Amino acid sequence: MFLVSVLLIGACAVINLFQTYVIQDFSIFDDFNITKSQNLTGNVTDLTPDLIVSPQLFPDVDSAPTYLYSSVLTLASISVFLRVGYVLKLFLTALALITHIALFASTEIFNEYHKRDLDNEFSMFPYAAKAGLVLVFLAALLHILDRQIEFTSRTDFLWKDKLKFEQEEVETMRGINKILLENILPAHVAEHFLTSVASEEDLYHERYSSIAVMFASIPNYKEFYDETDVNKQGLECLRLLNEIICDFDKLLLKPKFSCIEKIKTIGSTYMIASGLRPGKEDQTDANTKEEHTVAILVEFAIALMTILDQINRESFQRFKLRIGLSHGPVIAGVVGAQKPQYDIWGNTVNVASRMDSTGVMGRIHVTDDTAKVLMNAGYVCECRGPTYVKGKGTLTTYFVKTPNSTGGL
Ligand SMILES: Nc1ncnc2c1ncn2[C@@H]1O[C@H](COP(=O)(O)OP(=O)(O)OP(=O)(O)O)[C@@H](O)[C@H]1O
Repeated sequence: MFLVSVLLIGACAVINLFQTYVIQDFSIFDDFNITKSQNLTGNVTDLTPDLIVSPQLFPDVDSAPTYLYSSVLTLASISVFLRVGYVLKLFLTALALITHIALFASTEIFNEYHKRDLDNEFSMFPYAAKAGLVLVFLAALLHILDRQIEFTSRTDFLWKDKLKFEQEEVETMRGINKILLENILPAHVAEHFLTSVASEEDLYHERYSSIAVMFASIPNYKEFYDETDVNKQGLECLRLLNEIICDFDKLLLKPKFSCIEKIKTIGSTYMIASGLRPGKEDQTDANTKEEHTVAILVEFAIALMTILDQINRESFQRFKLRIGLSHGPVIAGVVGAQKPQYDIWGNTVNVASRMDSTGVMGRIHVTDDTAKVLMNAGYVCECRGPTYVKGKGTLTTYFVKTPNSTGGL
């Protein structure tokens, strides 16, 4: 735009200068006692024979309006194409206006044109004055338009700037919402709620043919919990439980435990599941997947025990984990409109919970099906024998041998 404007202004200036230059050259006719009026009419018959001047060099009086047109073009190109502040534009317009009007006033061609145009009703005004007036009006009009366009452009810019700022704010809020939602829901479920408009009636659910569920409780936490003045009505006990749970949560951040999903804490019981990844069930061989799903929970359980031992050493406590593990089909879903909760249901969950409640402190208690999978994966399982499980009858259950197994059937 700037280049176009400069080119146009330059072209107009060249036209004007060229014409002026030719006119100025007519001063040579003075030396030959020839009046300019004679020359300007293009009459060359009175020239002395030794002066040969090409008739084309004489500007035609009829070309006087082209001065005005090129001046109009100059002002228009300053106004339309130059993308600068209105003050600078005004300055350039004024400069162009003064230059052009001065040019009109100083060149004879306008007088000649005026003389030829005497029968016109506005002929009492010299043509240069009329042209100047037209240019002044045009400059004023263009200036008003410039101000309007600049005002619109500035408002537009401010709106765009505000919109950009608001869009960035929306993106930031979206990011925060995502982080918050991912803290209460698994990442893939959070993604579902962030990307789709789900109504309250739509129940979000997933079916899995084989996932592993683990309940890890601290049975002796109940004995530790006490509401006395010494521990600020139970606050200190809660603080320690929070520390334990937070340390457990940190374990989940390890890449090797990325397939494990924390479901919730129920009192001092930590409930997790592995294999809750929709669409990824068929990717590997079913048996290998099942072994990995169960084995990773055993790995996690061993890590939890190690962490709790560490906390015991630091806080002079004797907490022990009692772990129940089972695997099989479950149904997962999100329930509730306010504070929605992702949870899993099914016989597998009930059995895992029972394995915990009927288990032994410091040991991982599993069903015979789960024990078989673990033994295939290379773990050693000790048969506990027949165990009565409420609602299920008598089941043969196993303890998984771990580096820190304390025995005790
Ligand atoms: N999604 C879940 N979250 C937490 N605990 C669960 C979940 N599903 C089942 N349980 C627990 O599993 C255990 C076994 O459930 P089940 O339905 O077999 O028995 P129940 O009759 O409800 O048992 P109880 O009356 O002893 O609680 C229950 O203690 C229940 O609290």
